[in-house]
Amino acid sequence: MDAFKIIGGTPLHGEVVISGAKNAALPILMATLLSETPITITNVPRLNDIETTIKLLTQLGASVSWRDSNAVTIDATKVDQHKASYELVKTMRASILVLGPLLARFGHAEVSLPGGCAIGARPVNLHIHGLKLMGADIEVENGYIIARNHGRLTGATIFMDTVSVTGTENLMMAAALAEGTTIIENAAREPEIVDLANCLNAMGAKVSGAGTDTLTIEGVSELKGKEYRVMPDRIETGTFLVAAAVTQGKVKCLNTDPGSLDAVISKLQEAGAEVSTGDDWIELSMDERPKAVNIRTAPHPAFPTDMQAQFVTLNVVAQGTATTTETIFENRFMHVPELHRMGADIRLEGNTAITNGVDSLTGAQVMATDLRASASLVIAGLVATSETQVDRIYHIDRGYQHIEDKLQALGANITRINAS
Ligand SMILES: CC(=O)N[C@H]1[C@@H](OP(=O)(O)OP(=O)(O)OC[C@H]2O[C@@H](n3ccc(=O)[nH]c3=O)[C@H](O)[C@@H]2O)O[C@H](CO)[C@@H](O)[C@@H]1O
Ligand SMILES: C=C(OP(=O)(O)O)C(=O)O
Repeated sequence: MDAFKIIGGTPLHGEVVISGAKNAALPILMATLLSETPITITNVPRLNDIETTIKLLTQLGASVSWRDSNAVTIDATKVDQHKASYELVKTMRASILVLGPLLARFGHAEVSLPGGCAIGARPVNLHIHGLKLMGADIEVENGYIIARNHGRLTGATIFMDTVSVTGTENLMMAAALAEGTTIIENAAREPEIVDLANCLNAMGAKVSGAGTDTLTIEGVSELKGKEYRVMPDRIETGTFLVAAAVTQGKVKCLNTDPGSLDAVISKLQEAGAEVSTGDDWIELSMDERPKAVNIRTAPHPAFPTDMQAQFVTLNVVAQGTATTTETIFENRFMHVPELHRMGADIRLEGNTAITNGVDSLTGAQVMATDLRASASLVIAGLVATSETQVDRIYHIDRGYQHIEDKLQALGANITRINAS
């Protein structure tokens, strides 16, 4: 199993090119299942989750060809299988995003229930409820969601009890091909929702309201695509900005979208960073020890849960005391015991981590438990006084394209080793 060896203490300096967003590319690749024509998706990040998605689309019968390393053409005209198996779904929860498109286009879908995972129970009841309101028959049998519909789904008004990103995406994709109008209330407002809506509209869908909490989707009978470019990854961007702040360096993120990171940038400024932005870049410079900042995660536009772990690391080495409260997932503090092993002073009280900043962390062997927890441990390693080994980095490979290459180019001493 691969691991990272990191020797901390070097401030990060330089420029880093941000990849396309994992959480936008995944639903957009699934949306190609709705298209009657081949469609090329560009700015696709090369991550394990993308490879899993490509495997899934291929198993369903789509043909896939890479035009260059970040552009892929998907031809879903010959899709003849409608089952997403446990073997693939267990490695990537976003596989649930085939449910809406398969059901809408073929009237049949079988998708393994994703099950619990490291950060929380993550049920999919809202996806199922919405599709049932659109007329689908759905049963759960032997661990699979089995969904059927005769003819087209029908438009419905759907109120989401909880704001769900992939729930909103699944229902938006299903509604795009339904008969009549669907209204999704209490919809997620994340930038990735807007990107998916833009992609669907480029394919001929009629989605309006993306980015607000009410989506209106007028169903059409057919979708056809040509080419669509995935938005930049705001969480990868945020991760590099925190790494720059924590190591007291200066880093410019290129090919990104400052507008998708308001809550994160504002917390970095509160921590003492100087941040400047242009149309597609963000530069952060930090020349003093960060100040501790209170964080409370919530659906967009509030502070994103996918940046919580990285900010716990910032708070752990900052001046002062802070609280970090996680309101989205019930078990997203798996990085805390690992950070303790590096000398962090953190107390967990329910869904809040209370940190007292320490002068320095010491390197240790630590274990990555989920994607963003892994990122927080890498950042901790970059600022620790001696050598850190982060084990089980297959989690980080799910969501960051060549993170060690990008960090090395910024001056970090990080190497991938085989530590099996
Ligand atoms: C591939 C992708 O885009 N993943 C993101 C997506 O995950 P994902 O879409 O899985 O997360 P959701 O927005 O659905 O989850 C939000 C909350 O709603 C609950 N819930 C969700 C669905 C449901 O049917 N019932 C239910 O109760 C969840 O347990 C959680 O407590 O949004 C999360 C919240 O921003 C991010 O952390 C993930 O990176
Ligand atoms: C939790 C995440 O991803 P996923 O929903 O794919 O598990 C994430 O991107 O931080």
